[in-house]
Amino acid sequence: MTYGATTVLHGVNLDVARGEVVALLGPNGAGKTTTIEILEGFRMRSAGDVRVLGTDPARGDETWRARVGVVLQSWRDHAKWPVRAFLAHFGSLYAPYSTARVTRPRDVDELLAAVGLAEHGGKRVGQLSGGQRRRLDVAVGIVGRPEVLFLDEPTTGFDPEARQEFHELVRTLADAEDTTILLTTHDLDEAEKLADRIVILAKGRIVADGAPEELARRVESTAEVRWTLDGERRTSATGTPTRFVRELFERYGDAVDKLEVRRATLEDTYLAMVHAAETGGDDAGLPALGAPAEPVPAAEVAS
Ligand SMILES: Nc1ncnc2c1ncn2[C@@H]1O[C@H](COP(=O)(O)OP(=O)(O)OP(=O)(O)O)[C@@H](O)[C@H]1O
Repeated sequence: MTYGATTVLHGVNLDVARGEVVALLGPNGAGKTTTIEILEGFRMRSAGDVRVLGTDPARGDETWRARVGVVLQSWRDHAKWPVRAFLAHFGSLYAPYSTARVTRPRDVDELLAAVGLAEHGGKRVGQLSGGQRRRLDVAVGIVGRPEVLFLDEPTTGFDPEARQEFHELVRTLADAEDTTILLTTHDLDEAEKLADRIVILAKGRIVADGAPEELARRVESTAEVRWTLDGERRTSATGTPTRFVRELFERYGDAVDKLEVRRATLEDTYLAMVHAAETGGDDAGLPALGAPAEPVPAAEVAS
């Protein structure tokens, strides 16, 4: 994908199965919104082949659009509308696309309850707080009972409770209604909790694509061991910290002091992958996804 002479997406190749929840992660400017807008049919790509529900989004008709839900990053104001009336009106646009299998739109009161706005249906949109408006955005995205849902940074401005409720809603949509969900987020914990699969974009390329457990395995493969030996501070990175520490004690016994083992977090791994992509390195020395961790020989302990 190019904007003028600047290429912002390169060879992004992604297949998402029905009912899958995919989190798209990446630093500011990585290309997440551009990717999601191309898939939504809101932005025309400069090259490449794209299909959503079997249709090229650039040519999607009204029937296709009724099957797709969108929660954009920026708020579009409808300040004077009462919340319930606004959702009812918006939902009514989906009624002609109701089928025997998928009833459209959703019942407005059930929807308000699902997004935690049950007590705010009578307020005007302009009277909602920032987080409540974001909940309304989510309600607008799902009022037509979409088969595919795109959410661009949906939880921005959510308090912890709203975040938790949103996570439950997303899992219900995916597990009970088989909704396919692609969301962008900057919250690694959120991605780990919610997604069946995490895709990391950096500089317009996919630098990692796997289940959270696969990423976690990669995280587990590096740990930092710190200790002092004869008062001297030592540090070593190891793929097998338990074995490393056992060998350390076998070799030096009580001379080992102030021992600390720090496992890398998902954030460490994410930052390492993004840094490697941005500086042109291959992978910041991290083992490949799913690769067994390399044991560290005892000889290295002393070095
Ligand atoms: N309309 C536009 N015209 C020109 N360049 C654009 C346009 N929209 C985005 N870009 C550029 O494309 C790149 C990718 O932007 P995009 O908004 O897709 O990133 P993002 O990953 O969603 O970032 P963020 O996390 O900040 O939302 C950036 O370098 C951005 O400056």
